[in-house]
This record gives sequence, C-alpha cells and structure tokens, in this order.
Amino acid sequence: MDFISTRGEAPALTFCDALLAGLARDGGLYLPREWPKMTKRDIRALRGKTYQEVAFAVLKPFVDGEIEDAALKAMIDGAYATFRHPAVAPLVQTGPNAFILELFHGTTLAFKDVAMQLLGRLMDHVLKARGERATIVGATSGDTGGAAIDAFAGLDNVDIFILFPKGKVSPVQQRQMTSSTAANVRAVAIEGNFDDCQDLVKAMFNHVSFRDSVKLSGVNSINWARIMAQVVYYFTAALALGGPDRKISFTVPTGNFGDIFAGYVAREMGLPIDKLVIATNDNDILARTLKTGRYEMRGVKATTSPSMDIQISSNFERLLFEACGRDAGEIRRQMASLKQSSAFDIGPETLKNIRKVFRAGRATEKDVAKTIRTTLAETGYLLDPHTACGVAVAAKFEKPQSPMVTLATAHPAKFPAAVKSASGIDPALPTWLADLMDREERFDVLAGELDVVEAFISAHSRARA
Ligand SMILES: Cc1ncc(COP(=O)(O)O)c(C=O)c1O
Ligand SMILES: N[C@@H](CCOP(=O)(O)O)C(=O)O
Repeated sequence: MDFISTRGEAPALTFCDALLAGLARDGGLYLPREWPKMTKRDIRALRGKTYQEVAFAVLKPFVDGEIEDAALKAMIDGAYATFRHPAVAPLVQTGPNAFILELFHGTTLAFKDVAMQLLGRLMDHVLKARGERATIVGATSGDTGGAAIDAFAGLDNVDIFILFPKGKVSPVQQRQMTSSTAANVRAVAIEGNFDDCQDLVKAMFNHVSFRDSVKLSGVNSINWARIMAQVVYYFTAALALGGPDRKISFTVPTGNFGDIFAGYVAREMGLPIDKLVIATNDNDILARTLKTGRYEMRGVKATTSPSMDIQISSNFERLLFEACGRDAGEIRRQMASLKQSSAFDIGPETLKNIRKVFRAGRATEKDVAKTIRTTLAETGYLLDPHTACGVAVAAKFEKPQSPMVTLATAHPAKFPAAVKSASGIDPALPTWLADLMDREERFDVLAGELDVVEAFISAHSRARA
C-alpha cells in the first residue's frame, strides 16, 4: 500500500515515510491509494474482541508489513494501557436510540489521546530504527497540544513545539501544555487564533529549506496516522451495537474534520455506516458549505467549545478529493482559491457525493448550554460543551430504528466554566490530575510571524540535517 497526496504533485510514500512526512511536499494531505476492504464476515469476526485486538485488525492493512506484527501489537497495547477505562472507548446509552461514545478516558481527557498515544510510539519506533531525529511542530486550539505533549514528552529522538492561540484555550487545556517538565517540549503561545497557528505550521512545511533543516514532522490530523488510529473506534462502537448487521449513524463535533473523516474511512473499508453528521458550533463554515456548496471563511467567533473555533478545516480537503473522484487538479484550484479569496465553490456532482453520506448542523451557544442542562436533568449525564454541540445536532437527525452515536470528544472537567454556567455543576478533574492547576507553567510567547517562529524552533531543535 502506498499513500498519495490530495494535490497530486508529491511523491507517493510508504506508511513509515508518510508517518514522518506529515504534510505532503506539494501542500496536500496523504491518504491511501486504495481503501483496504473488510467484508461483513471479516467485521463479524471482530465481535467480542478487545479494543486492542480490533485496532490491530483495522490498522494492519495500512501499516502493510512496514512494522512487524509483534511490534505493532506491542505499541497498540502500550498506547491503550494508558487509558483509565478497560473498554478504552465505552458507549453510554442516553436515549432509546441515542448513544455517547466516550473518547476521553486517556491521559489528557480528550479524544486526541486515542491517536496521539499510538502516534508517539509509532514515530519513536521508526525514528529509532532509522537512527534519525525529528522536530515536531503542531498547532492546537487546545486539545491536540496537550495530548501531543503527553505522548511525546521525554522521547529521545524528538523535539516537540506546540503553537497555541494566546488566551483562547481553556485554563485546564493551557496548564496541560505548559506544565510539562520534559526537556524536549516547548509550548508556545502565539498572538493570534487557531487558524493563524495552523497556517504557520503549514507554511513551515511548505518552506522546504526550513523543513529539511530541522527534519520537520507533524502530529496534527494532517498526518495520515492520526486519522488511521481514529478509525478504530467507529468499528468498536458499531460492533457493540449490532454492526455490521445493522447500520449505525454517527454525529461528530467537528473542527478540523479529522475525527469525522476517520468515520468516512471506516465506511469505505466496509463498515455499514448510515449517516455521518457534522456538528459545528457557531463557527459553522462546514454546515454552510454543505447547504450552499460554497466554502467561505468568515471571522472566527470565540465560543464555549474553543477546540472547534476553526475556519480552515484541513481534512475537508481529503473529503473533497474523494468526492470529486480524486481529481488532484480540482483540489489544487480550490485550495488556491481559498488562499487567494478565502473561499471556493464545490461542483454539483462533488456536492451530491458528499451529501450522500454527510449531514451537517450547527449548535448555537444557547443550544449548547440548554443541551448540557437538559441532558443532565433527563439522563444524569454531564456533557462537555463540544460533545453538547454533537448531542444538540444529533437530535435533529435521529431516526426511530437506527442507533445514533455521538462522539464525546472531551471530559467536562476540561471546560469547567462553561459546564458550571450551564448546569450549576463544577466538574472535578480526576484524582490523578487533581493538582494540575497548581503545577508551574513554562511557555514562550511569540508573534504569529513565520520568521519569528522558525528562528525560535531552529534555535531550540536538536535535529539537524
Ligand atoms: C474536544 C474537541 N472536540 C471536537 C474537536 C474537533 O475535532 P476535529 O478537528 O477532528 O474535527 C476537537 C479538536 O479537534 C476537540 O478538541
Ligand atoms: N481542535 C484541535 C485543532 C487541531 O486539530 P487536529 O486534529 O488537526 O490536530 C485541537 O484541539 O487542537
């Protein structure tokens, strides 16, 4: 299996090379040349297996023998041993056909841990085997950063720099990033918003001499391996609810489109998924796009679900590539238009293909607060504001006979102010994180300018060409 770029002008790579490359050299995103397929029989054979066993079966075709089975299994086991729930990603029923898939039982209480714990192990393994080092630069609106720092802290062959928007993440998210004492970790507050941080990261990847000089690598969902690891929980959830002999729908609180794209991948692999519902907050660019066929940026609004305060939804490019029949020229034109005029149009056939599988809805700030309050009153379940976006939107798309699973992407204790204001409950951090807010902070503040950030990274990275 090899991996190709959505923009068609970068070399195809094997799994390990795509893992270390992050963004393709033509600015595109890697995905497999073909989707590996599982029959219903193959999927049924996974019933009763552990999360780790399902993960091995789902991930093996992508890794395609580039890492020995025993090593891959050991990395999967190590990654999910860090989770505080034996099921890794348990399902909770909140209504006759409504389920919540809890993805926040990892070390930093967000769904990012699911992929990041595995990614850290995979990268460490490949770098050590090759005797290489890497400089990882990531952008975060709050959760990716903490999860990446936790997963990569202390690794010998990696330095990690996380750019977060100054003053725009929750206090818990900030402390998770800034309290690391590991020498290979740098948390950097950028004067700007998440899109500015993400633009900087992409610009560094596109600046070839810088990219090569520090051996740049990425851990955002532009990295194919992030998406791959997230495919697994669509399988475990569907299996628990009668799949593959029953179609399941999923609603996903969405920002950068990585999590929901993983659902699309599961469907392409053969998992019978009915609909994939995109849930946005007030930053509803994706909901508008599905309605109108025009992707059009507007200013970012700060909400109580800050991790979804995004305008440039990177992985939507992967979906566009799929839906337009993998026409890389079309993607290049759309991305050039986005860069030039902050908008692009989607052709009618491509839009039709997207709408076959995807639905979208927006949860306003009022909807989010109301959903936290009413879900607690009716079911006793306390939602975080991101998951509440999902639950609010899912309610509009539920069907009588078909289970609707909403992905719970963060623990409510990461966003105590919003949760308390909506429900009156001050959600406590788990005991193993109880002292988090007393830990000392260590971070740098930089202007959101490419040369400033690159100079900082060059000065502090230990990787050299
Ligand atoms: C808590 C939470 N929910 C939802 C999202 C959106 O996920 P994605 O960017 O994969 O669409 C994020 C950030 O990515 C997040 O941190
Ligand atoms: N919401 C994310 C933004 C970055 O997303 P990623 O999945 O591409 O890493 C965050 O919490 O940082």
